[in-house]
Amino acid sequence: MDKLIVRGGRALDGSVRISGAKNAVLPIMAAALLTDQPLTVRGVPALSDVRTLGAVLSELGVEVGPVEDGTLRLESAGEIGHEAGWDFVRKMRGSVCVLGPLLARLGQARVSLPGGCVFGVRPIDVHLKGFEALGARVRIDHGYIVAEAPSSGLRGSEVFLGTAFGSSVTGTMNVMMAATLARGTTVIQGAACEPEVIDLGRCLQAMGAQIDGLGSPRLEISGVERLGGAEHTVLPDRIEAGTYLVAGAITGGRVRVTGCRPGDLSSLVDRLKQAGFAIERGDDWLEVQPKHFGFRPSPTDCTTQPFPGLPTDLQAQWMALMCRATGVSLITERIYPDRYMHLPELVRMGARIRRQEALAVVEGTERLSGAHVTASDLRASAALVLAALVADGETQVHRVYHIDRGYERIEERLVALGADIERAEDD
Ligand SMILES: CC(=O)N[C@H]1[C@@H](OP(=O)(O)OP(=O)(O)OC[C@H]2O[C@@H](n3ccc(=O)[nH]c3=O)[C@H](O)[C@@H]2O)O[C@H](CO)[C@@H](O)[C@@H]1O
Ligand SMILES: C=C(OP(=O)(O)O)C(=O)O
Repeated sequence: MDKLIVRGGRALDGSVRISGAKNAVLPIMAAALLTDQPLTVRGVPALSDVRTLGAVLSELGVEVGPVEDGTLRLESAGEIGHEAGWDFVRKMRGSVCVLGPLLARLGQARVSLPGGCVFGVRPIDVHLKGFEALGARVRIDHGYIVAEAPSSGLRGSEVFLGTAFGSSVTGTMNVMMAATLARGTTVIQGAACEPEVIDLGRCLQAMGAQIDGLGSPRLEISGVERLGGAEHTVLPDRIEAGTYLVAGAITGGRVRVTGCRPGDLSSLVDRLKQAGFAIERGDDWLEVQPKHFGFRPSPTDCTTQPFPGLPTDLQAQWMALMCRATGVSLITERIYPDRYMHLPELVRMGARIRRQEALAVVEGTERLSGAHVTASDLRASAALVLAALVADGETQVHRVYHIDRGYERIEERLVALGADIERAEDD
């Protein structure tokens, strides 16, 4: 197991190119199960989640090529199995996205309940409700989701996929994929509008799927007999881009993220401006700069929300930034009220944070100090690295395998921006 050793105090300066989005590439890879023709995916990031899903798909019988120059070829021409076991599926959330395609293509699926970041309950009732609406029988059995389509196949229907906190991203993706091969028309109300859902939809359209309403909460999917192969380039990762912008901001440096889509980051840009940072933008880049040397952010509240609101996947990073603010900020986590595993670790570094249920009260401080901290999940790890960049002395972030799930070569990229950070084997 690796750790990251960070010696804080350097202002970052430079530009970093953003990779393809983890949360889009995973369902897109799963979509290869929907056709016996090759699917070529470009802009594939070198992440452990991509390798893990590759292993899940390989076990199912998909030919998964190596990733070369960010291009991955997947082909499900041979016999495809319907079981995805605990070994790999437990490592990541995105693997749940094989359910919809397996059900649509084979009429049956037995898939382990997924893993991924652990920050409280992460239900999948919405996925199952969607499959049931398409006529499938679904049950949980010994830690597995077991789903069976009627002998005549899935049939289109209308289903509401909203949740108490918005809508389910992977739930929408799963049901959308299942519906592409169902008989008749499916209407999904309360669909997630995240850019990654749209990206998957565009890939499915390129494969021949009939989907209307992408980006809106109402999707209409007319089932087709079969889907074909396609080539698709994955959209840039807005969470990776946001993390590097906050890295620049927290160090009082100047960081430009390139190859991104500024429109996907409007909520973060709004918060950064509110906190007093200067933001410049081009068609495919964003740059953050402090107002002056030694600048500390103004306290700035945030509430996580479905797109286009501030993503829950940037909440931990925002909290790290507010630990350095000149006053008190309120953070409200509305998507996952318990997503605060980074909080006690930031406190180890001298942060002043109190929490009551979904609300965290962050009192900014001039000085954070390096410490041993433990990464509990992907974005919590990122937040600890960001805090370490500005802390006095050395921080050791343990259990960083989480960070490799979602950030490609993070320490190399930070070093290129001027950070003092290295990876080492943990004891
Ligand atoms: C692989 C992937 O794409 N992961 C992302 C995806 O996770 P994931 O798709 O698992 O998250 P969801 O969008 O499903 O969850 C959003 C909200 O809906 C609730 N809910 C969800 C499903 C369900 O069946 N019932 C239910 O009530 C959840 O408790 C949560 O409050 O979206 C999250 C919210 O943007 C992100 O943090 C994750 O990075
Ligand atoms: C929560 C995340 O991932 P996952 O859903 O795969 O656990 C994330 O990307 O921040």
